[in-house]
Amino acid sequence: MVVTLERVPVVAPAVALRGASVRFGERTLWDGLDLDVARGEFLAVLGPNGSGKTTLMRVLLGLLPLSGGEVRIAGSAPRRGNPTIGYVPQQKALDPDLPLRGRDLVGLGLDGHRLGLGLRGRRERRARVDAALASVGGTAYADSPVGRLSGGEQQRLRVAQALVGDPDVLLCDEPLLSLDLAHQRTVTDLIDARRRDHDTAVLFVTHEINPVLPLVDRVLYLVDGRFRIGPPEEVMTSEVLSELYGTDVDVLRVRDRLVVVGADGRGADGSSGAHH
Ligand SMILES: Nc1ncnc2c1ncn2[C@@H]1O[C@H](COP(=O)(O)OP(=O)(O)OP(=O)(O)O)[C@@H](O)[C@H]1O
Repeated sequence: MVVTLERVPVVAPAVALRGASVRFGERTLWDGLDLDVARGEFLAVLGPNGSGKTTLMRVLLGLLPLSGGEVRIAGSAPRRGNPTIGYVPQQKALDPDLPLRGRDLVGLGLDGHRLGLGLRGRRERRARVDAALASVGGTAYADSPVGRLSGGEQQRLRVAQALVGDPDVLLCDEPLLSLDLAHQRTVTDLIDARRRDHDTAVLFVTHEINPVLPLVDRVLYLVDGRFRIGPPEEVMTSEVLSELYGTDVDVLRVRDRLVVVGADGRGADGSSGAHH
């Protein structure tokens, strides 16, 4: 009998960190971070203010070198302007007089892509921007000045900008901040659809796990240089968070929401005693 071994393709993780550390002077933000994020995985990055969540995004975007260890993203070392990485920053109001239309903002996400400047390149560019605008329901304001749009509309355009380049990895830094519930839902649905349809890995920094809880595969929870990685049901427990914070923390499940109480008066969201 001839036994043929099925060939299983070896897929490199979307993000791989090995013994990663970041230090600023005497202060170690995190150290010994080992993490593989698989294609299509949704990783929520949680922790109080100053625990290094944004710093992790900066490392992955190639804006800050590690102090120690190794990092790979989408198969290579991080570098600025990597077109296979999409980035959705925090919601910030844009200057009302910014001379950019919706489609210009989205088109910035194609900078770094080699589409060429000829007619074909320009056509493809336009088609991609139109498709990205349509995917976020932004066609109606494609030609409006971005500064005049509502916060929710602006944030949808930022999501379109992050998706227009067909990213392998999507880095999101508190993209829901100051959005109302309906717009939060739109943004999370878009991001979830992207990772399901295209196997895009998502690293999602948030103070508030509940809006994304149904999507989260694993959590990276950072507190004062300590961290835990695992599925929400393993990490979001009174025992684990009390250990991380070094104080009594209660994690309550209220219907389908998690409420974190305690954490030295700052709560798991770093700002209050409770986490809704
Ligand atoms: N270039 C730098 N030099 C010195 N310290 C820095 C530098 N960048 C960040 N830090 C410090 O590192 C810490 C972590 O910052 P970071 O923005 O990553 O935290 P965060 O977890 O995203 O916080 P927040 O929830 O408030 O956004 C902060 O105390 C910050 O002041």
